[in-house]
Amino acid sequence: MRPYVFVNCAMSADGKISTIERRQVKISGKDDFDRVDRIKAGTDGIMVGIGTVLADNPSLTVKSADRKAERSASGRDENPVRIVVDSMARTPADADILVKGSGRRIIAVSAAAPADRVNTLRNRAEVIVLGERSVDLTALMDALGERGIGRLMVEGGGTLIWGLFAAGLVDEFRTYIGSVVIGGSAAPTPVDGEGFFRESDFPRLSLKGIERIDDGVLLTWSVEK
Ligand SMILES: NC(=O)C1=CN([C@@H]2O[C@H](COP(=O)(O)OP(=O)(O)OC[C@H]3O[C@@H](n4cnc5c(N)ncnc54)[C@H](O)[C@@H]3O)[C@@H](O)[C@H]2O)C=CC1
Ligand SMILES: Nc1nc(O)c(N)c(N[C@@H]2O[C@H](COP(=O)(O)O)[C@@H](O)[C@H]2O)n1
Repeated sequence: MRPYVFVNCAMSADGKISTIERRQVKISGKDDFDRVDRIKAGTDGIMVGIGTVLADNPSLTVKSADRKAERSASGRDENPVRIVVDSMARTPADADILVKGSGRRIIAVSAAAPADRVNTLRNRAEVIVLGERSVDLTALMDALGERGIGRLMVEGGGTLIWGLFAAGLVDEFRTYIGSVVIGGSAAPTPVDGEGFFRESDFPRLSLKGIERIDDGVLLTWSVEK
């Protein structure tokens, strides 16, 4: 069975998730980062695209010692399975996601990924090959389900989130809107990629929650299927 997929990302008041040079920006405040850590601790897997790894070098670890201890006490790894969608196996061998914290890592690559880079990554992560030139996200969800991942959190970036929406794989979309303006017509947004051309293709959402956090607001939408 495929995992329940929820996207969580933070955007500025003008709808950007980073700067035009793809520089990471602190959009969330203390309470929202704590919320993100709490939901991360409650998931089986956490996923990002290679663009995010190269731009932000995230570790995607659970930050709170109490939450890590709770996970361990219930027989799970301290961190959810960390997953990178990386068509050409560009994840650096010393990326924080591979070297920081304990727990499983999965790198999903395509058949076009160079064999030497794939072999290097196999020393640090399980590598799954799916798709010809880009990763087949539907097959990836099936593979994650087979590996026991029931709840999957996707942090971004906009290209990966687009791919997931385009494939009809998103169940829930959570956007934190922070009190900052970033600007730039080419700055990344929560959903980038090619975009939908026909209104009939737009994913339709149903608003499930509105919550004020720090000086911003969290919107929770479910995706109508
Ligand atoms: N504010 C926030 O909450 C977050 C912001 N970001 C920002 O997002 C930016 C990175 O986003 P992007 O450059 O868009 O990269 P991304 O992180 O979305 O990764 C895109 C890559 O995913 C891979 N991929 C493989 N198969 C794919 C498929 N079928 N569909 C889609 N992608 C596929 C491709 O190699 C593609 O280049 C950074 O500036 C980062 O700071 C990232 C995460 C959260
Ligand atoms: N929720 C949220 N708010 C922000 O303001 C952000 N900049 C991000 N960025 C995401 O968090 C990742 C960092 O993870 P680690 O702290 O290294 O574990 C980063 O890569 C973005 O995905 N998120």
